Amino acid sequence: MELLNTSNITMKFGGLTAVKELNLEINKGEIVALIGPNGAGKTTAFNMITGVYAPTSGRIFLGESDITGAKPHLITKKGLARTFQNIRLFKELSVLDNVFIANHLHLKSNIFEAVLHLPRYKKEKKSILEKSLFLLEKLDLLSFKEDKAKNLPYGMQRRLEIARALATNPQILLLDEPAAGMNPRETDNLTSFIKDIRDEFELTIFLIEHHMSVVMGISDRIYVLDHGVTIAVGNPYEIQNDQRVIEAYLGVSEDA
Ligand SMILES: Nc1ncnc2c1ncn2[C@@H]1O[C@H](COP(=O)(O)OP(=O)(O)OP(=O)(O)O)[C@@H](O)[C@H]1O
Repeated sequence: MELLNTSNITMKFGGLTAVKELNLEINKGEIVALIGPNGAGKTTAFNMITGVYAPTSGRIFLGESDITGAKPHLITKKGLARTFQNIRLFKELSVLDNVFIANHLHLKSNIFEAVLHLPRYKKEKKSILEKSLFLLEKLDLLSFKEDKAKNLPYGMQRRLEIARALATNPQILLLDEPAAGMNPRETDNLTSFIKDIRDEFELTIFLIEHHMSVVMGISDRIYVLDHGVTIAVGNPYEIQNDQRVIEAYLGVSEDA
């Protein structure tokens, strides 16, 4: 079943076409990667899908919903969550509070009920606390729950970002360079970790990644962008053997 679909999405910044007529089809349960050399348009594609930018043209569908140009928080509410290339945690807050706060989207109580500690808020607070602890346990972060986020090792901070994203109950999770800044051992663990959370939380995963070992190790399918244009789509074997992809990465012109 198709979960995310983009139809000819294009993003222009003045005279520069950062992404040109991108057509993605991502099915429920798949792990799909978006790769390409620096400046190829990968982050711009994520920013269109997550509502940071409204595409210059084209449509974006999440399931049956047309989410083109919708505000980021509404897109999150519809079941799409993301992490960022540069970690965005509340660094001075505890690991637990970071996940707890990420649940606010689903709170039914209003601010007055929260301030006055009225029964509905108390009940919701308890269930959110339980859910936050459950997520920390699943992501092997429970023993760090009282630590400040900034004191976690880098790889754990990335996990915490994912825990925060999972707190919004996504159907699809977009990961922007999850291996960035990780040491080789953390990178090795990441491949199995991403597969595990896909299975455990019945997720669909769409990721941007430069580490080819991660990309080739987990992707069902790969889209390759170069200068905003989709130059290849296929499974890891097909992509590794695609002449246009090899040339894009080596910087060799087609008629060379
Ligand atoms: N807000 C913006 N305004 C103007 N140009 C932009 C903007 N955002 C991105 N660009 C340009 O669009 C092109 C694609 O950038 P983008 O960041 O999407 O590439 P990328 O594939 O994510 O690169 P990297 O791998 O280096 O993160 C680049 O030429 C970039 O300079």
